[in-house]
Formats: sequence, C-alpha cells, structure tokens
Amino acid sequence: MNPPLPLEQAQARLLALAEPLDIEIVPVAASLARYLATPLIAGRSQPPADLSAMDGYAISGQGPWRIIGESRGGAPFSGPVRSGEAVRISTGALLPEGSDRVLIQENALSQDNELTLTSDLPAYGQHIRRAGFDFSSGETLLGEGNWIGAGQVALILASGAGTVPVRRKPRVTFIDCGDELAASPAQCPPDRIPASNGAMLAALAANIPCETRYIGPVPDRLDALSVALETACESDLIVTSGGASVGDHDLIRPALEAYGAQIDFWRVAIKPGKPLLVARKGPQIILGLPGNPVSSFATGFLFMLPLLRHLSGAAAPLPRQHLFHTGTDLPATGPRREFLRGCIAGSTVTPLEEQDSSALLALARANALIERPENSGEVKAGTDVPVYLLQNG
Ligand SMILES: Nc1nc2c(c(=O)[nH]1)N[C@H]1C(S)=C(S)[C@@H](COP(=O)(O)OP(=O)(O)OC[C@H]3O[C@@H](n4cnc5c(N)ncnc54)[C@H](O)[C@@H]3O)O[C@H]1N2
Ligand code: MOO
Repeated sequence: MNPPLPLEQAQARLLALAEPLDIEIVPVAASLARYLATPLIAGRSQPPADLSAMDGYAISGQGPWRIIGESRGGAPFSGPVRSGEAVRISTGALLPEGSDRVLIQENALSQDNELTLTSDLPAYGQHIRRAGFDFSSGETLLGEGNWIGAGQVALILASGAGTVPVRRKPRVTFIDCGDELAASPAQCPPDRIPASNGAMLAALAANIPCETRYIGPVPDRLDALSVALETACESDLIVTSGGASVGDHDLIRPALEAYGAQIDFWRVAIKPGKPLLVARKGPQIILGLPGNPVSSFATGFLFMLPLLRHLSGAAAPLPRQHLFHTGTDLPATGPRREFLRGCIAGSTVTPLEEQDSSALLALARANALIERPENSGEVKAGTDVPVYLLQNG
C-alpha cells in the first residue's frame, strides 16, 4: 500500500488529470461566477471623451461668465466655449471644447444668464474626467481565467462586449453510498441515518455554475454501484461519498475498477479526509470522498471545488488562505495535515471543541477551517494561523 500523498502533491495530481472544458460564447448576464476563457480586450475607451465629474458649469477663463448653453447626458453642447463663457453641465456630460475646468453649482450664482463665483476659482482641469482615464481601446483589461463577478460584468459591458467566452458548465453527479443511509430524513428507521453528504457537496459547489444530478442512496453492493456509475457516465465529474476506506463493505474502489476507471491515487495525508480516492475514465474524473460527513466536506473543499474551478477555466483554482490569531492554544499534530473546524470573530479564530470527523453540529457552527501543518508543535493562543473561510455561517 502506497503511503498517503502530501496535500499539495495530491491537489496538483488531480488538477493535472483534467483539462478545462470547451469554450462557449454566452451573453454577459449568463457569465456570472464563471471564468474568462480568453483575456478581455477593450473594444472602446472609457470615458470616450472628457466628461464632467460634477453638476455645475463648464467654464473658460476667470469669470464672470455668460451662460451660452447646456451639455447634459446624451445631449452634448455643440460648439466651442470662449474665455468669459460658461455652459451648464451635468455629471457625466461631455465637456464642451474650449472649457478648461468645471465650477460646481454650489460655488456659483447664476442670474439672467450671468454666472459669478461665490467661492474660490476651481483649479485648471478640476472636476474633469479625462478621455480613456479608466481604460483605452485595445488595452488588456482582465486575464484569461479571471473570475466574473459583479464588477467584472460591468467592465465587460463597458468594454463594448455583449457576449463573453467562458468554459461550458461542468456536469457533475453526486452519489451517496451506504446500506445505512435513508433517502427520507423524515422517515428514517432507527438503524439508519439520513443521507446528507450528496446534498451537502452539491451545496458546497453551488457557487460554481454546474449542471448537477443526484443518485442515491446506493446500497453497498457492487452491482448497485456499477449501475449508479453507468448512469453517470455522461458527467464530467462523479463525486461519490462513503465506501472509500478499507472495510469489507467499502466497495468504491472495486466498483470503479469494474466500471473501467483507472485509480490515479488513494489516500492523502490530511485529517479529516485521508481515504480520498481519485480515478479517471477517459476525460471523466471520479472523486471517491470518504463517508464521514466532515471528511467529505473537507475533501470537497480541498479537492472537488478546485477541480470544478479548473474545469471551468479558473487561473487560480485552489482556495485562498488568510491569517487570523488563534483564540486558544492548538495542540501538536501528527503526520497528517489537519483542518480544524473553527469560528472567526473579528481577527481571532477559535477551534470548536468537537473535532470528530462525523460531527455535523460543529461543522454547521464553523465558518472557517484552521490549517495545522503536519508534525507541528503546540501553538500558543494569539499566534497567527492560516485559515480558509467557509460560507456556511
Ligand atoms: N481500519 C480502518 N478504518 C478506517 C480507516 C482506516 O484507515 N482504517 N479510515 C477511517 C477514516 S479516516 C475515514 S474518513 C472513514 C471513511 O470511511 P468510508 O469512506 O469507507 O465511509 P463509510 O464507512 O461508508 O462511512 C463512514 C461514516 O460516514 C457516514 N456516511 C457515509 N455516507 C454518508 C452520507 N452520504 N451521508 C451521511 N453520512 C454518511 C456513515 O454512516 C459512517 O458513519 O473510515 C475510517 N475507518
Ligand atoms: O480522515 Mo478520516 O476523515 O480522519 O475521519
């Protein structure tokens, strides 16, 4: 039996197994939470001309001024402004030719088309947004693999694009495996437990646009597991949970072999989540996550989400760490990298008391995973520790 892989090696191996999916062109509104498949190049400049940043008067010279017209959004003033002249102007309106600054209306008095100052003269160029100061036509605005959020949606539209190239959405099938699992939480016999991992993993993936499907719970029988895997044969990714360990009824490995998948690696030196199994069949990837709910969650967070981001074309698919002070002393660790469920309050993260890999109450109360390096000594309260932010509370 090979020793468990170190975390970074296992993550790199998983991502190297799969290519980002094919490119499709979608309307900008449909690109939210996806990743740019090509760099974004500006098709226009923003602003397209010098604009006023305030409501007031575009002026030329020292004043007083004679008001000769108006420039407003969508209706610019045509013609030049000469020294001693002013044009009424709105925020965002085109600056008339010849005006060299904008006087805000709070600092001016207008009477019978005569404009006078009630405060200091604005400096040359004041309250003017110069053409192209935000971006210029032909400029690279965002790189390939950039995530598309609200700000990016606005930038893509402003750059002159109505559509955007992204990777097609991954098709994912979640399969819950185990004789002990009940499909209905409300009608769960005393010797069973409600199946919750598949729904939890689908929820974990909900921020990444995917086409998802659920199968289960599937009993611990090779024939039943084979049917489930065959049913999911069109998926880009199959995520199973349970049956990944060494027990007599842990059948994911033989079921995958019968399905024709090649096992790439099994077991990672992390706690929880050691018995993670990774396999592929052609372009399809299969993640066999451990059944313990917190182990499933941790491997979902550290492996499934990065893989989904990678398939979706993300430039940086791995989760990001942040530093927080630990609120309590943290015990020494063994040969596995540990991920403690913790709660962040202000700049402090405190591990929950219950760290068993089946403990759902502590998982639901956590909003962070605290990373503890393998073979590390005890850490004192107040020390900075690396933390992954969760979205469940
Ligand atoms: N002799 C050894 N035993 C175990 C080892 C080991 O190295 N040697 N590893 C342990 C570790 S670590 C983990 S993690 C678990 C993982 O086991 P499996 O992936 O085989 O999971 P199961 O045995 O099927 O289930 C474990 C536990 O989780 C519950 N479960 C399973 N699926 C679901 C689901 N969909 N929803 C909710 N709960 C689920 C299941 O009822 C069990 O209680 O193995 C250790 N054993
Ligand atoms: O890895 Mo298991 O996940 O320690 O319980």
